[in-house]
Amino acid sequence: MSESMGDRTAGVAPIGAGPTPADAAIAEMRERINEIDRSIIELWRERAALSQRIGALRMAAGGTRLVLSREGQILRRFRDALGRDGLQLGLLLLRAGRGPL
Ligand SMILES: O=C(O)C(=O)C[C@]1(C(=O)O)C=C[C@@H](O)C=C1
Repeated sequence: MSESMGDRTAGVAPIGAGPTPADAAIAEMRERINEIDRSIIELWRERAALSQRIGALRMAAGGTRLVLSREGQILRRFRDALGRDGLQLGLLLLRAGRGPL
C-alpha cells in the first residue's frame, strides 16, 4: 500500500488474497460463541423467572421478598469461581430475579 493511504489499510487483506485458514477457524469459533450466548440468554431468563416465582410464593406465605443470607451464598459462589467480575455477574443475576424494588 502506498504511503499516502496512511494507516487506513492496516490489517486489510490484499485484494484477491481469498479467505485464510485463520478466517475459517474464526468463523467456527464465532459460531460456538453465538451458541454460548444463546444459552446464557436462555439460562438468564429461566433463572429470573424461577427467582420471581420463589419470591411470590414466599411472600404469599407471609415471608420476606428477599433472603439476604441466600444472596450472600450465591455471591460468594460467583466471586470464588470468577473473581471480581463474577461478583458483579452475581449481583446482576440477583437484580434480574428481583425486578424493581
Ligand atoms: O433463593 C431464594 O430464596 C430466592 O428468593 C431466589 C433469589 C435468587 O435470585 O437467587 C432471589 C432473592 C433472594 O433474596 C435470594 C435468592
